[in-house]
Amino acid sequence: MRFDVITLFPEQFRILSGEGVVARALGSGIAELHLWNPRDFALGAHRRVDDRPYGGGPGMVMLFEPLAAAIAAARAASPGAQVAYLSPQGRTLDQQAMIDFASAPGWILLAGRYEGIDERLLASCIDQEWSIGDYVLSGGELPAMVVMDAVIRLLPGALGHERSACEDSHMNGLLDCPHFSRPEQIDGLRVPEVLLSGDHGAIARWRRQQALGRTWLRRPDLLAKMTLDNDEQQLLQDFIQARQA
Ligand SMILES: Nc1nonc1C(=O)NCC1CCCCC1
Repeated sequence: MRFDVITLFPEQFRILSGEGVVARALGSGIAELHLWNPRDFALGAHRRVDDRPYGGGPGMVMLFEPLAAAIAAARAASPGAQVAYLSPQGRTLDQQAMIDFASAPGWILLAGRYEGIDERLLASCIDQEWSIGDYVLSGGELPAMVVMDAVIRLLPGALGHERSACEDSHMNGLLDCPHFSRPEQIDGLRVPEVLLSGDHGAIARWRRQQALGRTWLRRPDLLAKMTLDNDEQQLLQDFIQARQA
């Protein structure tokens, strides 16, 4: 999958070529990243990319023309790609959105800075507006990297042969189960016996029950969206009763 990112700070994306799933995917061609700096499309002697807001007020607004020109160049280089603007005003992303993103031919991600972008871009050049959460960051670069990370791990081959993203939490609508590793006991805290049993069926049931139970405890809103089969309903009931005992 091709990602084109429009950003005033392209050097921030160097972190993606470091190590890990995203770096391997970029290195192996599973994903590709192209960076476009609006300053390269800014006109005039001072190559301005921002200016004061009409109506007054603090800060600066990113100018229409350099961004529109950068978006047009990215669209020409990535036919069929959709343009997504990352901002707190967008629709909040969840795992299903990332799954939908992963099936697209490519994405052009616009990373805003300052007080934001000229609103007319949303009507003329931008296809979607997305938020990674209800808080305000200094720029759209980290949100763009968050989207890239969440999408790339869903691409075939990105996680390697040993596992697939479908085992990730939220992929099945639930929070993840607890994880343990060596030693079996530390500070008086033991690993749950079932995980030491070698009974893979019992381990899988325990993990499913823990995912159901933790989602019930911490994110009942997610559970409310799910339809549990009879076995899952029983697992959850047993979890709840064990807690109330
Ligand atoms: N939250 C977010 N989700 O996606 N982006 C977010 C953000 O906080 N972005 C920074 C703002 C800063 C001012 C310009 C526009 C982007």
